[in-house]
Amino acid sequence: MPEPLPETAPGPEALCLGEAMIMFAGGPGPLADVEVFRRSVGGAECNVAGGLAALGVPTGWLSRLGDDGFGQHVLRDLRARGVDVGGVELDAVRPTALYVKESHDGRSRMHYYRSGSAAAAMDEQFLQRPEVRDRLARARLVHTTGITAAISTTSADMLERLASEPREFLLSVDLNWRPALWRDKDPESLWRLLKAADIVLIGADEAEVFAGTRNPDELYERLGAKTLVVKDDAHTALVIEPGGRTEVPALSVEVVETVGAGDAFAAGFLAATLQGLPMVQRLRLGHLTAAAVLTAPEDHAPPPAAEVRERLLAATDEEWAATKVGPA
Ligand SMILES: Nc1ncnc2c1ncn2[C@@H]1O[C@H](COP(=O)(O)OP(=O)(O)OP(=O)(O)O)[C@@H](O)[C@H]1O
Ligand SMILES: O=C(O)C(=O)C[C@H](O)[C@H](O)CO
Repeated sequence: MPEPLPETAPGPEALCLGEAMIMFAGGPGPLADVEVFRRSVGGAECNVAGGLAALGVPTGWLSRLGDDGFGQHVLRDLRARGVDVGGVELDAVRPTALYVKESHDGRSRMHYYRSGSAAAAMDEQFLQRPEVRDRLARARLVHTTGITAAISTTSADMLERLASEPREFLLSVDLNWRPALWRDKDPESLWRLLKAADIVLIGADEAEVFAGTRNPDELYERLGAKTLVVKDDAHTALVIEPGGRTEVPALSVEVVETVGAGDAFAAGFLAATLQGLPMVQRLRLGHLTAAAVLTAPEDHAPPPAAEVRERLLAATDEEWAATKVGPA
Protein backbone atom coordinates (compact mmCIF):
# COMPACT_ATOMS: atom_id res chain seq x y z
CA MET A 1 0.00 0.00 0.00
CA PRO A 2 1.31 3.48 -0.79
CA GLU A 3 2.27 5.50 2.28
CA PRO A 4 0.39 8.79 2.84
CA LEU A 5 2.77 11.78 2.90
CA PRO A 6 3.69 12.75 6.47
CA GLU A 7 2.00 16.02 7.49
CA THR A 8 5.26 17.94 7.50
CA ALA A 9 6.59 16.73 4.14
CA PRO A 10 6.45 19.38 1.43
CA GLY A 11 5.47 16.72 -1.13
CA PRO A 12 6.42 16.69 -4.80
CA GLU A 13 6.43 20.05 -6.57
CA ALA A 14 5.34 18.47 -9.83
CA LEU A 15 2.91 15.63 -10.43
CA CYS A 16 2.40 13.67 -13.64
CA LEU A 17 -0.90 11.85 -14.07
CA GLY A 18 -1.25 9.08 -16.65
CA GLU A 19 -0.52 5.51 -17.64
CA ALA A 20 2.85 3.77 -17.72
CA MET A 21 3.40 0.77 -19.93
CA ILE A 22 6.05 -1.86 -20.15
CA MET A 23 7.58 -1.30 -23.57
CA PHE A 24 9.04 -4.10 -25.66
CA ALA A 25 11.25 -2.83 -28.45
CA GLY A 26 11.93 -5.22 -31.29
CA GLY A 27 13.73 -5.16 -34.56
CA PRO A 28 14.74 -3.65 -36.83
CA GLY A 29 12.33 -5.69 -38.91
CA PRO A 30 8.63 -6.41 -39.22
CA LEU A 31 6.94 -7.55 -36.04
CA ALA A 32 6.13 -10.92 -37.56
CA ASP A 33 9.87 -11.68 -37.81
CA VAL A 34 11.20 -10.35 -34.49
CA GLU A 35 12.16 -12.99 -31.92
CA VAL A 36 13.84 -10.97 -29.19
CA PHE A 37 12.51 -7.81 -27.57
CA ARG A 38 14.19 -5.40 -25.15
CA ARG A 39 12.10 -4.32 -22.18
CA SER A 40 11.89 -0.80 -20.79
CA VAL A 41 9.28 1.55 -19.33
CA GLY A 42 7.19 3.88 -21.49
CA GLY A 43 4.14 6.07 -21.05
CA ALA A 44 4.03 9.76 -21.74
CA GLU A 45 3.39 11.17 -18.25
CA CYS A 46 5.75 8.67 -16.69
CA ASN A 47 8.46 9.78 -19.15
CA VAL A 48 7.85 13.40 -18.13
CA ALA A 49 7.98 12.48 -14.43
CA GLY A 50 11.37 10.81 -14.86
CA GLY A 51 12.61 13.75 -16.91
CA LEU A 52 11.56 16.31 -14.29
CA ALA A 53 13.13 14.31 -11.47
CA ALA A 54 16.38 13.99 -13.45
CA LEU A 55 16.42 17.78 -13.73
CA GLY A 56 16.16 18.15 -9.96
CA VAL A 57 12.42 18.84 -9.61
CA PRO A 58 10.81 16.83 -6.76
CA THR A 59 8.25 14.91 -8.81
CA GLY A 60 5.54 12.36 -8.23
CA TRP A 61 3.76 10.07 -10.65
CA LEU A 62 0.05 9.42 -10.09
CA SER A 63 -1.49 6.36 -11.65
CA ARG A 64 -2.67 2.80 -11.23
CA LEU A 65 -0.69 -0.35 -11.99
CA GLY A 66 -1.51 -4.03 -12.03
CA ASP A 67 -0.31 -5.83 -8.91
CA ASP A 68 1.91 -7.93 -11.16
CA GLY A 69 5.58 -8.27 -12.07
CA PHE A 70 5.36 -5.57 -14.73
CA GLY A 71 3.81 -3.17 -12.23
CA GLN A 72 6.61 -3.98 -9.78
CA HIS A 73 9.14 -3.23 -12.48
CA VAL A 74 7.59 0.16 -13.25
CA LEU A 75 7.63 1.07 -9.55
CA ARG A 76 11.24 -0.03 -9.16
CA ASP A 77 12.31 1.82 -12.29
CA LEU A 78 10.61 5.08 -11.29
CA ARG A 79 11.91 4.91 -7.71
CA ALA A 80 15.42 4.41 -9.08
CA ARG A 81 14.93 7.55 -11.19
CA GLY A 82 13.96 9.50 -8.06
CA VAL A 83 10.22 9.73 -8.73
CA ASP A 84 7.78 9.62 -5.82
CA VAL A 85 5.34 6.72 -6.38
CA GLY A 86 3.37 7.07 -3.13
CA GLY A 87 0.32 8.13 -5.15
CA VAL A 88 0.22 4.92 -7.18
CA GLU A 89 -2.63 2.49 -6.59
CA LEU A 90 -2.23 -1.24 -7.27
CA ASP A 91 -5.05 -3.23 -8.86
CA ALA A 92 -5.33 -6.89 -7.90
CA VAL A 93 -7.40 -7.74 -10.98
CA ARG A 94 -6.53 -5.52 -13.94
CA PRO A 95 -3.04 -5.78 -15.47
CA THR A 96 -0.27 -3.30 -16.14
CA ALA A 97 -0.45 -2.15 -19.78
CA LEU A 98 2.08 -3.22 -22.40
CA TYR A 99 3.17 -1.83 -25.72
CA VAL A 100 5.40 -3.10 -28.47
CA LYS A 101 7.57 -0.76 -30.51
CA GLU A 102 8.15 -2.06 -34.00
CA SER A 103 11.08 -0.55 -35.91
CA HIS A 104 10.82 -1.20 -39.57
CA ASP A 105 11.55 0.69 -42.80
CA GLY A 106 13.18 3.51 -40.84
CA ARG A 107 10.15 4.27 -38.70
CA SER A 108 8.67 3.19 -35.38
CA ARG A 109 5.12 1.93 -34.90
CA MET A 110 3.39 1.43 -31.58
CA HIS A 111 1.20 -1.58 -30.85
CA TYR A 112 -0.81 -1.18 -27.66
CA TYR A 113 -1.95 -3.92 -25.29
CA ARG A 114 -3.65 -1.65 -22.81
CA SER A 115 -7.42 -1.91 -23.01
CA GLY A 116 -8.88 -2.87 -19.62
CA SER A 117 -5.61 -2.00 -17.89
CA ALA A 118 -5.30 -0.96 -14.26
CA ALA A 119 -4.65 2.67 -15.29
CA ALA A 120 -7.71 2.76 -17.54
CA ALA A 121 -9.76 2.22 -14.37
CA MET A 122 -8.68 5.62 -13.01
CA ASP A 123 -11.78 7.65 -12.23
CA GLU A 124 -12.92 10.70 -10.28
CA GLN A 125 -12.61 8.73 -7.00
CA PHE A 126 -8.93 8.19 -7.73
CA LEU A 127 -8.37 11.91 -7.15
CA GLN A 128 -10.09 11.66 -3.74
CA ARG A 129 -7.69 9.05 -2.35
CA PRO A 130 -5.75 10.71 0.51
CA GLU A 131 -2.40 9.81 -1.11
CA VAL A 132 -3.47 11.65 -4.25
CA ARG A 133 -5.52 14.47 -2.73
CA ASP A 134 -2.69 15.49 -0.36
CA ARG A 135 -0.17 15.58 -3.16
CA LEU A 136 -2.49 17.59 -5.41
CA ALA A 137 -3.05 20.10 -2.61
CA ARG A 138 0.70 20.75 -2.31
CA ALA A 139 1.84 20.60 -5.93
CA ARG A 140 2.87 23.61 -7.99
CA LEU A 141 2.34 21.87 -11.30
CA VAL A 142 0.29 18.93 -12.60
CA HIS A 143 1.05 17.53 -16.02
CA THR A 144 -1.11 15.20 -18.06
CA THR A 145 -1.78 14.43 -21.73
CA GLY A 146 -4.44 13.63 -24.29
CA ILE A 147 -3.51 9.96 -23.88
CA THR A 148 -5.02 9.93 -20.40
CA ALA A 149 -8.19 11.50 -21.80
CA ALA A 150 -8.34 8.67 -24.35
CA ILE A 151 -7.68 5.50 -22.37
CA SER A 152 -11.21 5.29 -20.89
CA THR A 153 -14.29 7.39 -20.25
CA THR A 154 -13.70 7.20 -16.48
CA SER A 155 -10.19 8.54 -16.97
CA ALA A 156 -11.52 11.36 -19.16
CA ASP A 157 -14.08 12.17 -16.45
CA MET A 158 -11.28 12.26 -13.90
CA LEU A 159 -9.42 14.87 -15.98
CA GLU A 160 -12.61 16.92 -16.42
CA ARG A 161 -12.92 17.00 -12.65
CA LEU A 162 -9.26 17.90 -12.17
CA ALA A 163 -9.53 20.74 -14.67
CA SER A 164 -12.81 22.17 -13.44
CA GLU A 165 -12.19 22.28 -9.68
CA PRO A 166 -10.46 25.27 -8.06
CA ARG A 167 -6.71 24.66 -8.06
CA GLU A 168 -3.49 26.14 -6.73
CA PHE A 169 -1.27 24.34 -9.25
CA LEU A 170 -0.54 25.09 -12.88
CA LEU A 171 -2.21 22.54 -15.14
CA SER A 172 -0.04 21.48 -18.06
CA VAL A 173 -1.45 19.37 -20.91
CA ASP A 174 0.42 17.89 -23.84
CA LEU A 175 -1.93 17.08 -26.70
CA ASN A 176 -0.12 13.77 -27.49
CA TRP A 177 -2.68 12.94 -30.17
CA ARG A 178 -2.87 9.15 -30.57
CA PRO A 179 -5.47 8.38 -33.29
CA ALA A 180 -5.40 4.66 -32.43
CA LEU A 181 -6.84 5.48 -29.00
CA TRP A 182 -9.59 7.76 -30.30
CA ARG A 183 -11.28 5.43 -32.79
CA ASP A 184 -15.05 5.65 -32.20
CA LYS A 185 -14.54 8.30 -29.51
CA ASP A 186 -15.46 11.97 -29.53
CA PRO A 187 -12.43 14.16 -28.68
CA GLU A 188 -14.69 16.89 -27.22
CA SER A 189 -13.46 16.11 -23.70
CA LEU A 190 -9.90 16.65 -24.88
CA TRP A 191 -10.77 20.07 -26.31
CA ARG A 192 -12.28 21.03 -22.94
CA LEU A 193 -9.16 19.83 -21.13
CA LEU A 194 -6.86 21.81 -23.41
CA LYS A 195 -8.98 24.93 -23.03
CA ALA A 196 -8.90 24.64 -19.24
CA ALA A 197 -5.12 24.15 -19.05
CA ASP A 198 -2.63 26.87 -18.05
CA ILE A 199 0.10 25.44 -20.28
CA VAL A 200 -0.56 23.53 -23.52
CA LEU A 201 2.17 21.72 -25.43
CA ILE A 202 1.40 20.61 -28.94
CA GLY A 203 3.34 19.34 -31.94
CA ALA A 204 2.64 21.17 -35.22
CA ASP A 205 2.11 17.88 -37.09
CA GLU A 206 -0.35 16.46 -34.60
CA ALA A 207 -2.13 19.84 -34.41
CA GLU A 208 -2.79 19.60 -38.11
CA VAL A 209 -4.48 16.21 -37.67
CA PHE A 210 -6.31 17.06 -34.45
CA ALA A 211 -7.33 20.66 -35.05
CA GLY A 212 -6.99 20.98 -38.82
CA THR A 213 -4.33 23.66 -38.51
CA ARG A 214 -0.66 23.96 -37.57
CA ASN A 215 -0.84 27.74 -37.45
CA PRO A 216 0.15 28.77 -33.89
CA ASP A 217 -2.02 31.91 -33.87
CA GLU A 218 -5.09 29.97 -34.92
CA LEU A 219 -4.35 27.34 -32.29
CA TYR A 220 -3.90 30.01 -29.63
CA GLU A 221 -7.21 31.57 -30.63
CA ARG A 222 -9.03 28.22 -30.54
CA LEU A 223 -7.47 26.91 -27.33
CA GLY A 224 -7.42 30.15 -25.39
CA ALA A 225 -4.38 28.71 -23.61
CA LYS A 226 -2.49 31.05 -21.32
CA THR A 227 0.82 29.59 -22.46
CA LEU A 228 0.81 27.68 -25.74
CA VAL A 229 3.96 25.87 -26.86
CA VAL A 230 4.00 24.72 -30.48
CA LYS A 231 6.88 22.39 -31.34
CA ASP A 232 7.85 21.82 -34.90
CA ASP A 233 10.25 18.86 -34.97
CA ALA A 234 13.72 19.76 -36.21
CA HIS A 235 12.76 23.36 -36.91
CA THR A 236 11.64 25.41 -33.97
CA ALA A 237 9.58 25.71 -30.81
CA LEU A 238 7.37 28.74 -30.32
CA VAL A 239 5.56 30.02 -27.25
CA ILE A 240 2.59 32.34 -27.44
CA GLU A 241 1.34 33.82 -24.18
CA PRO A 242 -0.47 37.02 -23.22
CA GLY A 243 2.89 38.81 -22.88
CA GLY A 244 3.97 38.02 -26.45
CA ARG A 245 5.80 35.31 -28.32
CA THR A 246 9.22 33.66 -28.12
CA GLU A 247 10.78 31.29 -30.61
CA VAL A 248 13.89 29.13 -30.30
CA PRO A 249 15.29 26.96 -33.12
CA ALA A 250 15.75 23.24 -32.45
CA LEU A 251 19.26 21.79 -32.15
CA SER A 252 20.93 19.91 -34.94
CA VAL A 253 20.55 16.29 -33.80
CA GLU A 254 21.73 12.95 -35.18
CA VAL A 255 18.42 11.17 -34.51
CA VAL A 256 18.38 7.52 -33.41
CA GLU A 257 14.67 7.20 -32.54
CA THR A 258 12.01 9.86 -32.01
CA VAL A 259 9.42 8.40 -29.61
CA GLY A 260 9.46 10.26 -26.30
CA ALA A 261 11.13 13.43 -27.60
CA GLY A 262 7.95 15.43 -26.98
CA ASP A 263 7.80 14.18 -23.38
CA ALA A 264 11.45 15.04 -22.80
CA PHE A 265 10.81 18.48 -24.25
CA ALA A 266 7.90 18.90 -21.82
CA ALA A 267 10.12 17.88 -18.90
CA GLY A 268 12.80 20.42 -19.81
CA PHE A 269 10.32 23.20 -20.49
CA LEU A 270 8.35 22.56 -17.30
CA ALA A 271 11.43 22.16 -15.08
CA ALA A 272 12.73 25.52 -16.32
CA THR A 273 9.27 27.00 -15.78
CA LEU A 274 9.26 25.87 -12.15
CA GLN A 275 12.79 27.22 -11.77
CA GLY A 276 11.54 30.63 -12.97
CA LEU A 277 13.91 30.82 -15.97
CA PRO A 278 13.29 33.27 -18.82
CA MET A 279 11.25 31.95 -21.77
CA VAL A 280 14.23 31.52 -24.12
CA GLN A 281 15.90 29.26 -21.56
CA ARG A 282 12.68 27.35 -20.93
CA LEU A 283 12.52 26.52 -24.65
CA ARG A 284 16.24 25.78 -24.84
CA LEU A 285 16.03 23.32 -21.95
CA GLY A 286 13.12 21.65 -23.75
CA HIS A 287 15.19 21.23 -26.91
CA LEU A 288 18.20 19.97 -24.92
CA THR A 289 16.30 17.28 -23.04
CA ALA A 290 14.48 16.28 -26.25
CA ALA A 291 17.84 15.90 -28.01
CA ALA A 292 19.01 13.44 -25.33
CA VAL A 293 15.99 11.18 -26.00
CA LEU A 294 16.32 11.53 -29.78
CA THR A 295 19.81 10.05 -29.57
CA ALA A 296 18.70 7.02 -27.49
CA PRO A 297 16.53 4.02 -28.47
CA GLU A 298 14.28 4.19 -25.36
CA ASP A 299 11.34 6.55 -24.75
CA HIS A 300 13.35 8.34 -22.08
CA ALA A 301 17.02 9.10 -21.42
CA PRO A 302 19.02 11.06 -18.85
CA PRO A 303 19.26 14.76 -19.72
CA PRO A 304 22.60 16.29 -20.75
CA ALA A 305 24.98 16.85 -17.80
CA ALA A 306 24.38 19.94 -15.65
CA GLU A 307 27.50 21.73 -16.93
CA VAL A 308 26.46 21.16 -20.56
CA ARG A 309 22.97 22.47 -19.80
CA GLU A 310 24.30 25.54 -18.03
CA ARG A 311 26.72 26.33 -20.85
CA LEU A 312 24.08 26.00 -23.56
CA LEU A 313 21.39 27.88 -21.65
CA ALA A 314 23.83 30.79 -21.40
CA ALA A 315 25.14 30.48 -25.00
CA THR A 316 24.73 33.20 -27.61
CA ASP A 317 22.20 32.60 -30.40
CA GLU A 318 25.13 31.86 -32.76
CA GLU A 319 26.66 29.30 -30.38
CA TRP A 320 23.24 27.71 -29.92
CA ALA A 321 22.65 27.48 -33.67
CA ALA A 322 26.07 25.87 -34.19
CA THR A 323 25.50 23.16 -31.54
CA LYS A 324 25.34 19.59 -32.80
CA VAL A 325 24.16 16.63 -30.72
CA GLY A 326 24.97 12.98 -31.48
CA PRO A 327 24.51 9.64 -29.66
CA ALA A 328 26.43 9.45 -26.36
N1 LIG B 1 14.78 15.86 -36.15
C1 LIG B 1 14.91 16.59 -35.04
N2 LIG B 1 16.02 17.32 -34.84
C2 LIG B 1 16.19 18.06 -33.73
N3 LIG B 1 15.27 18.13 -32.74
C3 LIG B 1 14.12 17.45 -32.90
C4 LIG B 1 13.87 16.64 -34.05
N4 LIG B 1 12.66 16.06 -33.90
C5 LIG B 1 12.18 16.47 -32.70
N5 LIG B 1 13.05 17.30 -32.10
C6 LIG B 1 12.94 17.86 -30.74
O1 LIG B 1 11.90 17.19 -30.05
C7 LIG B 1 10.88 18.13 -29.72
C8 LIG B 1 9.53 17.47 -29.81
O2 LIG B 1 9.35 16.98 -31.13
P1 LIG B 1 7.99 17.09 -31.91
O3 LIG B 1 7.88 18.40 -32.57
O4 LIG B 1 7.96 15.89 -32.79
O5 LIG B 1 6.90 17.00 -30.76
P2 LIG B 1 5.80 15.92 -30.51
O6 LIG B 1 5.08 15.63 -31.78
O7 LIG B 1 5.00 16.41 -29.37
O8 LIG B 1 6.66 14.64 -30.02
P3 LIG B 1 6.18 13.14 -29.72
O9 LIG B 1 6.12 12.48 -31.06
O10 LIG B 1 7.26 12.58 -28.83
O11 LIG B 1 4.85 13.20 -29.02
C9 LIG B 1 11.08 19.29 -30.67
O12 LIG B 1 10.56 20.48 -30.14
C10 LIG B 1 12.61 19.33 -30.77
O13 LIG B 1 13.15 19.90 -29.61
O1 LIG C 1 1.71 6.34 -26.87
C1 LIG C 1 1.58 6.19 -25.66
O2 LIG C 1 0.47 6.06 -25.13
C2 LIG C 1 2.74 6.21 -24.79
O3 LIG C 1 2.61 6.75 -23.73
C3 LIG C 1 4.02 5.55 -25.24
C4 LIG C 1 5.21 6.44 -25.36
O4 LIG C 1 6.07 6.30 -24.25
C5 LIG C 1 4.80 7.88 -25.56
O5 LIG C 1 3.94 7.90 -26.67
C6 LIG C 1 5.92 8.79 -25.87
O6 LIG C 1 5.36 10.10 -25.99
